Amino acid sequence: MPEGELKSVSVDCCHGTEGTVDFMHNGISSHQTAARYVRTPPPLPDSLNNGIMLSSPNLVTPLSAVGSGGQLVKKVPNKSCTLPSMGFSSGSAATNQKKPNELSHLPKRLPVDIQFANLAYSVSEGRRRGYKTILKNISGKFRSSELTAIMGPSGAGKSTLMNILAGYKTSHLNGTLLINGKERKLRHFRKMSCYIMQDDQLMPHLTVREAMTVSANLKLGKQTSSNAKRIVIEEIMETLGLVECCNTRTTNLSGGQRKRLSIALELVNNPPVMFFDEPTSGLDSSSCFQCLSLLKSLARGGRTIICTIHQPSARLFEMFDHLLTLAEGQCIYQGSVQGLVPFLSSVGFECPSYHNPADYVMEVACGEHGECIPKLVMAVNSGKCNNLNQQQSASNVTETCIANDNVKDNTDRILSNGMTGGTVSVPGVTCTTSLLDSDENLKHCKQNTGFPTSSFLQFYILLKRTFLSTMRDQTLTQMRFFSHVVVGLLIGMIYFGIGNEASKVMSNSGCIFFTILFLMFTAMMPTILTFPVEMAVFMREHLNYWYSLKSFYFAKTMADLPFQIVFSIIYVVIVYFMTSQPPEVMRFMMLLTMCILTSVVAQSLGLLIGAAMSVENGVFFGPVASVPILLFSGFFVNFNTIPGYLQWVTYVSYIRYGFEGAMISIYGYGREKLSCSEEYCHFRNSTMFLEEMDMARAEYWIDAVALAGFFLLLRCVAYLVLRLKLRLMK
Ligand SMILES: Nc1ncnc2c1ncn2[C@@H]1O[C@H](COP(=O)(O)OP(=O)(O)OP(=O)(O)O)[C@@H](O)[C@H]1O
Repeated sequence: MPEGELKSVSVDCCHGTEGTVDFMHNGISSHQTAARYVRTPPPLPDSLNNGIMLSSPNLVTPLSAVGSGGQLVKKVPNKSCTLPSMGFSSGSAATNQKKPNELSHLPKRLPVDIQFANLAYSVSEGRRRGYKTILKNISGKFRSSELTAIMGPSGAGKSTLMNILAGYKTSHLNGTLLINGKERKLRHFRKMSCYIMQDDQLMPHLTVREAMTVSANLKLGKQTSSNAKRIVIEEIMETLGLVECCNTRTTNLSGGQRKRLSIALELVNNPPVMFFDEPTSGLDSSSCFQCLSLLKSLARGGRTIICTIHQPSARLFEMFDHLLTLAEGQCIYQGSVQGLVPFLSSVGFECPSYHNPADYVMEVACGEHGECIPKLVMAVNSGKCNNLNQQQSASNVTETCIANDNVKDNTDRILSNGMTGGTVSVPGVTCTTSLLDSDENLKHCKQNTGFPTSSFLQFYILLKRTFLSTMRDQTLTQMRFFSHVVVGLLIGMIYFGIGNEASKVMSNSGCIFFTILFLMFTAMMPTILTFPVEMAVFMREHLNYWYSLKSFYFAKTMADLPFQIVFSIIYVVIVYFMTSQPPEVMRFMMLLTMCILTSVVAQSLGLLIGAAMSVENGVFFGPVASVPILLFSGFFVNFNTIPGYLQWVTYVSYIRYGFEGAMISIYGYGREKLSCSEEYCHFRNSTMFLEEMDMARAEYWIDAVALAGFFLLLRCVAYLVLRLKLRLMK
């Protein structure tokens, strides 16, 4: 945007003393009063450019009138007016009639209220210790169109409560959880909610637009045309200020941009409930403000926005509509932000003037003002904060009722019209983006609990994404490619022309063993290093109901195969011809097959290690676990030399099968006598050499089947580990 452009529009629709401007909401003009244009400095790269910053008139202290980047922002009441959701008012004064950016093309959804009563949660600490209670009798209600904060000291149970509400923790849970007054149906609820984690897990090698496209393809399904998906993507990117970086890879995004992209990816199907785990962590104060502004705008769009937050500044604290404060797993306050100070005061804790109420309540919760938690819990349980909140909101009752009536009228109208597409104006609380999901709601909540797309489509989309991502991954692909070429040439030079020389069969077997060893490590180690990142992305997307584990896993398996095959071919071609192995197509193909099988087995082992443990543990465990596998491969020590009680280990050494199969490929199947450049060559007959290596009776096909079996087994175990991980999260 050009410097000095008129950008922000502040609206006061309740104190209609100023000019008038019409905002187009979904094609229907909604009359707003009091437009004011504010000259702003050029936006920061991260600027959300929210045209309108909103705040409650009932806040403890007024919301700062200075928005992010210095633009003036005028307060408007919380609920009584229709607001352009996250609209950037772009253009100059002359274009002030321009329709602000809105999320008008998203699927339609009904607002969702979450009510919970007497939630108690405990975790098992082993048989001896029994159960540890983490949450005790937490009750409350999180409403649509409100930005709710769950606050409390570290270990108070914030994340646990949010995980329970989001449906990620379900075992050892007592209490009632209602969604719009009805019992929560977990699968259905998970489909209409999303959880945005603290560490924004993104596919590092995809651009913003590519990531958005994958999200739209997976979350909107086939019933939405590609054109409609494109419009949704453009609209969200524009609204969230991601257009500038749409071709930037996610690994290069700033913290604020990553957070916005995480939100954008989930917004594609317009979930009415959004959970955020510490959305401001790791952001500077300006980005924190922008981030919360965005969340507030999302809430004003009719969504239920719930986030955990540690210790917000006064400026951020005031942006929340609703607050639930926890201490030691108990609720010590619940209600509006502006009700906090009066509540604390009523229990005998006076928040000093000019003191951030958020800081003060944290001090109280941490016990810095004496043993107070039982007192506060009692006050909450006796309904004290409810009473105070009711008194405080009494003045707003009339306008809230009007707003709610509007929502109801509008919802009824949409339902009775059977409106399935186009634009919808929802005056009042729900604003522009609280749209109805045509599939779920218009057909009176048909309980479609599956994923938005078929398993095959999920597989196809993920296959393409994994393939693209692997292609761009320097560790996984580019470095591996060069290492195969360089090491292939090096080995070719070291063992140059020895393949048909009887006096050098031991050296040649070393060359074959090194080939297997090299392909094993280059397949296993990059997977150990990179899979945990992919897995974190998978966890986020799977838990947000994008696709199934099966589709992800099949796609991962299939996308990896071409790379393993190509790298093995590159290396084997170089080494085979430089070292003058027998010029027979069959032997070449047999050796190549062994090399490919060994590398896919090693990669599967890497996948299992990556799935089961962290990168740090994996890079230690992978090579260490490979030592016995190599030791019992038949190269260092013959089978008959190994003590009987240890011989079984050779059967679980997959390298043994790879090495044996490779040796048979070169020296088996009645190879003609080798040439001898010395006076006497003991191993001119290659069968003698195989006998010396205890491989004369080995069968190539058994080695190939054994490796294929290892591949399937390791892939299945890795799959089960992933399943177990998902289950343990509950
Ligand atoms: N699986 C578990 N086993 C034992 N204790 C647990 C388990 N999960 C959580 N806890 C305990 O429950 C308490 C609440 O944890 P939770 O992560 O919800 O806290 P929090 O308020 O989100 O903390 P923070 O702000 O530091 O993230 C902590 O004392 C934690 O140690």
